[in-house]
Amino acid sequence: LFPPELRFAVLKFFNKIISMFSSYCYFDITEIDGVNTNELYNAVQLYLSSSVSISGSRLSLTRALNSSAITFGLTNNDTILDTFKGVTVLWEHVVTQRQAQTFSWRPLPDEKRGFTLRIKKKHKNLILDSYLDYIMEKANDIRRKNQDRFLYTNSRGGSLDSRGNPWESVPFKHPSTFDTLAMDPLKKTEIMEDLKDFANGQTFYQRTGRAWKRGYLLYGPPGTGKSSMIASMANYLGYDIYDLELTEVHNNSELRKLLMKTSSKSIIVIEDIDCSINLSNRKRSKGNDGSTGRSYHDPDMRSGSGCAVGHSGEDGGNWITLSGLLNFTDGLWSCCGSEKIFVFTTNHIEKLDPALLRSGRMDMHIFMSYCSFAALKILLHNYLGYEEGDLEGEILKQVEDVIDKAEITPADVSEVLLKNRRRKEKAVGELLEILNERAERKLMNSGAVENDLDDVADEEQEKRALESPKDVCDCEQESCNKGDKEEKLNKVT
Ligand SMILES: Nc1ncnc2c1ncn2[C@@H]1O[C@H](COP(=O)(O)OP(=O)(O)OP(=O)(O)O)[C@@H](O)[C@H]1O
Ligand SMILES: [Mg+2]
Repeated sequence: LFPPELRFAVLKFFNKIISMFSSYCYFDITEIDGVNTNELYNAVQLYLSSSVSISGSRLSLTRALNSSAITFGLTNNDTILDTFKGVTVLWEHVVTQRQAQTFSWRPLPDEKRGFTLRIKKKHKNLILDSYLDYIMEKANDIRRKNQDRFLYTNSRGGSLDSRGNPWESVPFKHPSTFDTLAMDPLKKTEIMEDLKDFANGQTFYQRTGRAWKRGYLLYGPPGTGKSSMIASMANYLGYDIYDLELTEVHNNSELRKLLMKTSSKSIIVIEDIDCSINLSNRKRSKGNDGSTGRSYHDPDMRSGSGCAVGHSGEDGGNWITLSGLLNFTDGLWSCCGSEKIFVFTTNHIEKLDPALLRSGRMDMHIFMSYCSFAALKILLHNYLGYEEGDLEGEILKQVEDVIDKAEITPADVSEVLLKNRRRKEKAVGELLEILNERAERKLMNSGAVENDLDDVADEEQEKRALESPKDVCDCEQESCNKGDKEEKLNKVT
């Protein structure tokens, strides 16, 4: 009967009249705000989920897979009252079905979710700001206290889920803590203090104009506890972990998007960074004629170091550059959100590009070394329950003498102790045996290598003396030398 424009105008007019006479005002907090996830929505959800903060007659209970906590939440389209500073407000969880999409850059969830907050108009100015601040703070508190952390991974290879998130998450339950981590106690305390200073350093970072982030480079042989250290850091600070798989990232802008979607209070990890950086790509810059075959207009060269990271590039220009990676940790984008820790691990620090190592980029370089005597004592305590003074002095002395020479990793020590954890004496005896054996082997090897080096030097000298009068290499002589060398190498291995 009426044209739709007229209907809409009438409806709008009536709404206006109603809201003029209503004593309430309403605030919508939608889950997705444009392209971004609305942080306030998550905070409100968490706040309402804390059973202590609120009492309601009807709540939904959830327990995520592998999670240890049950969370409370408002059921769909249900309401709940909350009181703040003596003022009562009403929350409603509004869930509506999204209409069939015609076109969208990315898939959107089927439902539109949001909270509506109803406050009396006369209280609006009084509480709105402080109430929302209070909710954010409370949500952060709950997040911190909640033992469940999340481990995120980008294994989907750049595709987004229906909520526009490139990260997949699972509850993170690694039991490693600084108590269980075997390493030099002084070094451990230093790292713990550094982490605490960082977490409590908001005003410091603000005052000094630095982005509130910190970088750690963990390096050392396999099995010395680099991954365990990351888990300990996360458990110590109560941070989530983003485990970034660089080989799944196709280009710099994808890397930036991933960073944008990380939350604050998180540790962003790139494991085995030396394996993610393809060193051979750096040499690509030389053309066939030996000259530099790339110009400034080449995107890789322009990016700073002319070094590509990650893939072999066979898939048609899918590159992330070293500068992209450095921007990721260092540039303007690294500060979106705050309180972020970057951790890179490597077994071969010498293979890393100096640009990654320069001071200010990775704030702390932590060498995870072979098991020291102090570290061993921690493992003995953790695995066998030994206290200081429980073990015979003589055995301890023997272990102390040999442990550094044996160059054994904490992982190998743990294996021996774990295997014999019911028979303490046997465990220590077997460990000592292994340590002695290894130390002996190391000694023999180093002796053989030294001999070998001496022999090679002698041989070269001899060869030079022989070669000097006639300048032409004698085949027989060469094969003879070769035979010698082979024999010596066999000795080493
Ligand atoms: N410092 C340590 N303290 C306690 N346990 C350790 C330590 N180092 C290694 N372990 C034990 O060895 C296992 C392997 O260690 P982890 O994965 O942390 O080594 P990693 O240095 O990350 O090795 P990789 O370089 O191969 O990744 C752990 O599950 C842990 O039980
Ligand atoms: Mg590891």
